[in-house]
Amino acid sequence: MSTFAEFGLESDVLQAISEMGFEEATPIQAKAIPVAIAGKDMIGQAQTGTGKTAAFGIPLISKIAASEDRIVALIMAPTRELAIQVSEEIEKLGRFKGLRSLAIYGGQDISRQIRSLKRKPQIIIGTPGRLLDHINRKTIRLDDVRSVVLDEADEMLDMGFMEDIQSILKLVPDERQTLLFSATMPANIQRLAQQFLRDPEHVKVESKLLSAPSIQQFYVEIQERMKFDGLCRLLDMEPPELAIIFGRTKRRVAELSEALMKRGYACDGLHGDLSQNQRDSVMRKFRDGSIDILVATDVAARGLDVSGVTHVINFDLPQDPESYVHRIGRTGRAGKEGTSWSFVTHRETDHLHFIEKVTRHRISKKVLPTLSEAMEGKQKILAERIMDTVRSVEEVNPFKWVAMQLLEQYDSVELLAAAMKLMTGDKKDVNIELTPEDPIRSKKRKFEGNRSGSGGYGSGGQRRYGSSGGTGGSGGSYRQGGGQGRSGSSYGSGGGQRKPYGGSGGSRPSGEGYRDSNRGRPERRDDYRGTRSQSEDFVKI
Ligand SMILES: Nc1ncnc2c1ncn2[C@@H]1O[C@H](COP(=O)(O)OP(=O)(O)OP(=O)(O)O)[C@@H](O)[C@H]1O
Ligand SMILES: [Mg+2]
Repeated sequence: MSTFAEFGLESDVLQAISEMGFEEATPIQAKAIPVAIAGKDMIGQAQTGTGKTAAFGIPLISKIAASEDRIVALIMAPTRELAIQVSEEIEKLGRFKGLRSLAIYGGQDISRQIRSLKRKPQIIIGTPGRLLDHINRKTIRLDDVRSVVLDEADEMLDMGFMEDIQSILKLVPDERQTLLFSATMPANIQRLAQQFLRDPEHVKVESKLLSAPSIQQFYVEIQERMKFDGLCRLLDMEPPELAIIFGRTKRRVAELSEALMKRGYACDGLHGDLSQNQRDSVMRKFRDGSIDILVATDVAARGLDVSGVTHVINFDLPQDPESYVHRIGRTGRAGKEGTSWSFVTHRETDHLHFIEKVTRHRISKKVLPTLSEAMEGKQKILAERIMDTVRSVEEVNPFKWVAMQLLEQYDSVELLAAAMKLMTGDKKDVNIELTPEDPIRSKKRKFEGNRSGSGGYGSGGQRRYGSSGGTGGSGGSYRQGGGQGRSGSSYGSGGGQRKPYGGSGGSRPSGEGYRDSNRGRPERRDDYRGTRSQSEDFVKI
């Protein structure tokens, strides 16, 4: 394991890293930082949650002088939430150097962004569609850009951003460094690499597994119409600290989050039909813990890093194995443990096995808890909560007087049971009906994502990391100091606070990229502009 001082970084950057609570470099950071500092183009691949952002962020920051008053670095990301998050991490890394960075994404008032551009940021982090808008309006010039990063490069390619990226990169001088990062690198990423990278180094943290090994993966076979009740049982039996539930379409996500709210769960939905204000507000609530369940389309599948996510539930299976890897990768991050559950209808079992094959990970079959097991589980947790509260005398004292009065009139067991019933917030009697989704059709295809020696990304002679137990699940973890999240179990960066969510307002401007009005369609992202790959038999928007 390397310390950051070994990379010869300047003290301002080292101080920022240390304030973020990072003590040792993660394996991808240890490999990628020296290559990037040396100025080489690079394709960087490592499992979800292993610190790829800092792996490109640290060298990027190191190369920029605070006196610079032009845009010299450009980072592109496929979704708005990710652009915001990456810009927050870059901001933290560059804080002591006094660097200025700015997130540019669809859905936010463009004139506000234009005003912020007047502060002369050196680093722009943006979604391709909105970046192009600014370029066309001449509010962003890329003539001085020396470093370009494509985060989640395969997703941007897959979703038809190729043309946008081409147009953008044509405006960046050839004398630049280009870095491309993702946890998955399907073979077609070659196309992107050949066009935009010069003699790139493939930096890869070797692992047999595509998904992070710190995630326990389960599936249950379930009928479509039983999914909702099954979900409630699961949530009751195994209450997550924070959970992300993925649904296939915007309509599905809207219906499901509403249904869960009606049943008394603290949740909200995130999908591309919401205004940016709504999306910001949902993310803020999830990050600060005011809701503990986020129901989302694949718009939340890539890159999002929320401390304390213990569970990912695929209410609907994703279309691609890559999506599966990224979705479940929202948990089990930074060496933490996580659990994923996937609901699979009978007709989708083939597709599940295809996902297993590609990701080279067996997904264990489980049966859902019965109603009474779920109830028992829930009651056990209630009892624990009550016992915890009893111990904090000061909190309980104000209620004692009324408690004594009630006890004079009623039986103590009945009173306690009634109080517990109220605590559950249960509204089991609310009738819920979701519009059924069609089963996923397996579209078998050749996949060359993580295969050593195939597709050009194998790094034959490299030392193998994480193939037996992994990204630091047990024992081998890189450390992050200081952090204390919720219930003592989450890692925290930045001195243990959950990341504040820098939200922003504004209505959707005309240049906004996404054009999906069909709420029943699958959603991958919503900064959509480019042409959708015609070979897909499945419409992704
Ligand atoms: N050296 C480190 N030590 C401890 N924690 C770290 C270190 N580097 C990054 N982290 C933390 O690990 C978490 C995951 O990092 P990051 O989001 O960059 O992962 P990623 O590899 O980009 O994942 P994904 O593939 O999902 O995008 C973040 O909370 C980050 O703050
Ligand atoms: Mg990332």
